[in-house]
Amino acid sequence: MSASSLKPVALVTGASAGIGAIYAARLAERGYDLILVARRADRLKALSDKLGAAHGTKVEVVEADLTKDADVTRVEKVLKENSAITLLVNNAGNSTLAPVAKTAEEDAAAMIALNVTALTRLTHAILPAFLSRNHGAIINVASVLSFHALPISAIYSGTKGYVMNFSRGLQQELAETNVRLQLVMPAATATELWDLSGVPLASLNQATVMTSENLVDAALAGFDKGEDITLPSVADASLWDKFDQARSTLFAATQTGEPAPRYRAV
Ligand SMILES: NC(=O)C1=CN([C@@H]2O[C@H](COP(=O)(O)OP(=O)(O)OC[C@H]3O[C@@H](n4cnc5c(N)ncnc54)[C@H](OP(=O)(O)O)[C@@H]3O)[C@@H](O)[C@H]2O)C=CC1
Ligand SMILES: N[C@@H](C=O)C(=O)O
Repeated sequence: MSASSLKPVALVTGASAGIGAIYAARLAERGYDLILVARRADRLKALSDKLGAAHGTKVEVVEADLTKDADVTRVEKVLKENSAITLLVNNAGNSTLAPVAKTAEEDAAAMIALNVTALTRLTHAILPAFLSRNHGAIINVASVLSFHALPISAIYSGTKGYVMNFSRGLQQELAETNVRLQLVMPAATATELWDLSGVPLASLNQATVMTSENLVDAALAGFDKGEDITLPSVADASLWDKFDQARSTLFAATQTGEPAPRYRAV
């Protein structure tokens, strides 16, 4: 796809299934051409054919395993060389839900490689172009487990906590620009991720599980409102403000240079 494409282009990682596939469909409806990234190229091709027929969307399929350095490098190159890209959706993620001692080293490494390293590298690859044009947007898909950890989610929560803090810091760096970063924090969503994680989707309280369609539509509604942070399942938006205020107050309280009285020798 050339830089002369008339439509803006969005690159969506993890577009072969679940949330990423719905992002691809919704962005096609909104008039984007697409670059779709995942390992299962057959699924990306089928989605590409469908979106092409429905919306005239031009789709470039990039088969890549984003836990692999060489594959991330290829996607970085696409981001650096295609000046029509105006939106990066860092959605690809994986999850092994198990106690740390029972998590295989390769599963832990894969979570860190995909959820942390690939997301950081792809963001880093697109930023110079967005900043030089003073235009563009990044959507980082984190999780409510960014700010919460369960006995089986220490590594996954660690990776998603990284996505939250990385995104929050970068949002401050971008504050005076027209480059946007939206941090999306879904709660349980009905996708393949659960069965792959070792916790079957069917074992969850189904009343707590959102559809991928509702999740992406709510996230895009938050995007349209200009939100920095979107918690699609949280009705009381002031809860995040209170949480963030408590975090900020706690941080300010650390800036004393002195041991707290309770730690001083008597
Ligand atoms: N489902 C949920 O309850 C929640 C999900 N999230 C987050 O949402 C995001 C999307 O997850 P979801 O749609 O649920 O998961 P799915 O498992 O349904 O989809 C994951 C997508 O990521 C791709 N992917 C997985 N591993 C790799 C890899 N090594 N390289 C490239 N692509 C890869 C998959 O494609 P392929 O296998 O073809 O490579 C697939 O397209 C993730 O970041 C997840 O952490 C956050 C909170 C809740
Ligand atoms: N997908 C879930 C955990 O694996 C979550 O992020 O809530």
